[in-house]
Amino acid sequence: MQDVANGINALGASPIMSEEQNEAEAMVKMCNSVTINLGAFTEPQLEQIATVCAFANKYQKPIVIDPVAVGAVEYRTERCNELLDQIDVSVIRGNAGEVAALADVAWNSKGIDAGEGTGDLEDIAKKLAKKRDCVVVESGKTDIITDGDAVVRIFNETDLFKLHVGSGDMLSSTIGCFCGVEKDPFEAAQTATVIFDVAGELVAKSMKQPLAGSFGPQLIDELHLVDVKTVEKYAQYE
Ligand SMILES: Nc1ncnc2c1ncn2[C@@H]1O[C@H](COP(=O)(O)OP(=O)(O)OP(=O)(O)O)[C@@H](O)[C@H]1O
Ligand SMILES: Cc1ncsc1CCO
Ligand SMILES: [Mg+2]
Repeated sequence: MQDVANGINALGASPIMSEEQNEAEAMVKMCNSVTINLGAFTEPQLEQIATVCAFANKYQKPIVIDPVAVGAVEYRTERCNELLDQIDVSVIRGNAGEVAALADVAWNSKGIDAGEGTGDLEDIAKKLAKKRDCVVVESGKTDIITDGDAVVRIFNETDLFKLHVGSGDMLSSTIGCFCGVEKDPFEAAQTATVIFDVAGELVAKSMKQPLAGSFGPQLIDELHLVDVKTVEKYAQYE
């Protein structure tokens, strides 16, 4: 949660975390976008999450969902699908295992990690985007972004992302920030993802020794420093 708040704050956005149902309407009215992270929730929190999402739909604030570990635990898949049945989301951002689970595709997921499967990653992402009528960002070595028809692939990467727990959560919240300033969630998701991936790649390239512990803080520093010129110079996508 700290990395998520610091990462998007460093980028120039303004995070606020909320867990109280009674402030849901005021929070949603105040914000530009809502990111729901399903990393660790209890049943009462699910109620609060549903309330926040209902207000977000009412006040037309975009919602980004991070369906943490839904592929690994059936309970999570069920709760996440129940939530998605009730609301309109702009973007779902998950790894291959999470996206496959929500797209009803068999996959061998492992905890918060992507796990392994044999399906075509782009087809699976498109299937979920069509099912939920939203943009899907399926992260991995190559990040796949789709609205169900068009597909954009972002190639900037570093293995250090995998060693830093919370990289995915930071990416989801970054997408949330860009959805708050760009009406088209497909555009917003692409911009956020390429900035995040370039920032991580630049950190990895600048490190004398690629170490997990120092990657996180340096990623936040790079999100602070990174600018449009740098992203344009290093971005690799099609
Ligand atoms: N195999 C990989 N090689 C390089 N970069 C990767 C790889 N897998 C993911 N990434 C990058 O890591 C970032 C987070 O994506 P990831 O798929 O790891 O999310 P996640 O599984 O939800 O992570 P978290 O552990 O934070 O929940 C993305 O920017 C993505 O490009
Ligand atoms: C480790 C972990 N557990 C719930 S959320 C989270 C961070 C990765 O999403
Ligand atoms: Mg994750």
